[in-house]
Amino acid sequence: MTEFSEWFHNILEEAEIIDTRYPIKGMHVWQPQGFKIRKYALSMLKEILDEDHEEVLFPLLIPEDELAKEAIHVKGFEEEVYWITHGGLTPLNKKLALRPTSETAMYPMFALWVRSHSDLPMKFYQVVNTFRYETKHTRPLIRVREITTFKEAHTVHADAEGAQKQVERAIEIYSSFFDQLGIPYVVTRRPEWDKFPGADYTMAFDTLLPDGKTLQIGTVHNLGQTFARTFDITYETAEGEHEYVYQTCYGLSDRVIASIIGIHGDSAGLKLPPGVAPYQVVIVPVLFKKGAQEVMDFCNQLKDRIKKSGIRVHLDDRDLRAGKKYYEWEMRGVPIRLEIGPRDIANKKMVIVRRDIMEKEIVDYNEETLITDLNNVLEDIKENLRAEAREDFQNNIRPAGTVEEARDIVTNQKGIVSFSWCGDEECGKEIEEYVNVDILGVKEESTEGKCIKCGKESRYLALLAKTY
Ligand SMILES: Nc1ncnc2c1ncn2[C@@H]1O[C@H](COS(=O)(=O)NC(=O)[C@@H](N)CS)[C@@H](O)[C@H]1O
Repeated sequence: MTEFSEWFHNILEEAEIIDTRYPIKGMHVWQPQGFKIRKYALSMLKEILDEDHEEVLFPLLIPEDELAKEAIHVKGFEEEVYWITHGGLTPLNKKLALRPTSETAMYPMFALWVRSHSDLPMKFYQVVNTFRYETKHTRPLIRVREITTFKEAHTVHADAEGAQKQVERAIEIYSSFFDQLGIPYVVTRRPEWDKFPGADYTMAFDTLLPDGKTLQIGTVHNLGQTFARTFDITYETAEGEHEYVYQTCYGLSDRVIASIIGIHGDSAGLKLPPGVAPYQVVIVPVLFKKGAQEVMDFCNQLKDRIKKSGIRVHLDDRDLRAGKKYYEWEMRGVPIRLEIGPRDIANKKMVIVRRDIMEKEIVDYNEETLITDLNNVLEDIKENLRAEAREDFQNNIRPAGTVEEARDIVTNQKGIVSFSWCGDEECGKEIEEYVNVDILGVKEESTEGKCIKCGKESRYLALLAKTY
């Protein structure tokens, strides 16, 4: 959808997710509706992380000399770092950076915390705002200058195998989180020239937005011993030796919320996975002159019962035409709408409308099974959203046997292209140049076919796409 960008900006405003009128480019205000969606998404993520990570909170500011310690890392961020130079009217004798990410804030402290092998492994995470002076086109939730929902995990291990296992564990964590949100993704190993500054290698999660461009929604970095050597993070082995630790870090951001909105949304507005929906059920009483009070009494009791079950429910008793209410709650993506009129009460029926399939269904109103029925429908909606998004995603991954074919697909159908690659950097750069896209990375080793650029033996099955 070429007008996807317009749709996206409109729905952020109409559904009151964020207010982009804040007077700093790339920095926005979370409004109550959006803040709730963000809150529920984060509580889903924390529930997974808290199984085997400790949550911490580090200062926002990083001393210039700490940030500069890791040469490759600081090179990678030098154009994006915001600096603090004054405390009030007093110039600071040492500039302070607003964290673009927290390696150089955390690792001097890790050097103090890590003493013996028995302290390892350590697995921390924090959910903070980070700041990056993005010079490319900023977009709300997608490419911002204040990343408000930056979940960064940082782990410390005694050996390379521990770090490798943690990379695999982080990929499981992200997979399960995105699966719960119904966000489809591919995982690739980023090319050497596109890995995180200072990492040995980067694994990345990419999803696809309706305009056919991919969005990097999460990354997992194996940092090896690079930062350990820079920040002197060592531990005493059982034999009394001192060894440098091995580290990983993995992050995701506001882009997760952008994906929920962009991928599940449709022309009627938001379509929220129940797990993050501020309201999961909205009750709309259908009122006529006759029997209005009876309907309201019934709806209030119904609301109380549903609320007590833990389902997030809202009774819309505003004095508005029912159709206006239907439009609003569909636009806000409420998974289930119940419409209750006098006849329904008399016939012990209720009308249920599922936001995912947008069909009215008349069902029995059964006191005993009501809550179970609603939870089953919510679960069904969650699975249906996930299946629909996955199907659409898979249909937008197309193979290309030549660079011409790859360019044709990217130009006309957009989406992701899979291709055979010899793995040679020169070749990779020429493919990016010719097709005018980014190589997302390597999906798996594969000797199938010939490299689409040089014709040599293929080493990898790789993916490329137009990206955000
Ligand atoms: N300007 C931005 N706006 C929104 N999200 C961003 C922005 N820059 C990066 N991200 C998201 O943040 C994730 C982590 O950023 S990162 O640079 O790849 N990795 C790190 O910073 C590591 N320290 C892992 S915590 C990225 O995968 C991407 O999804």
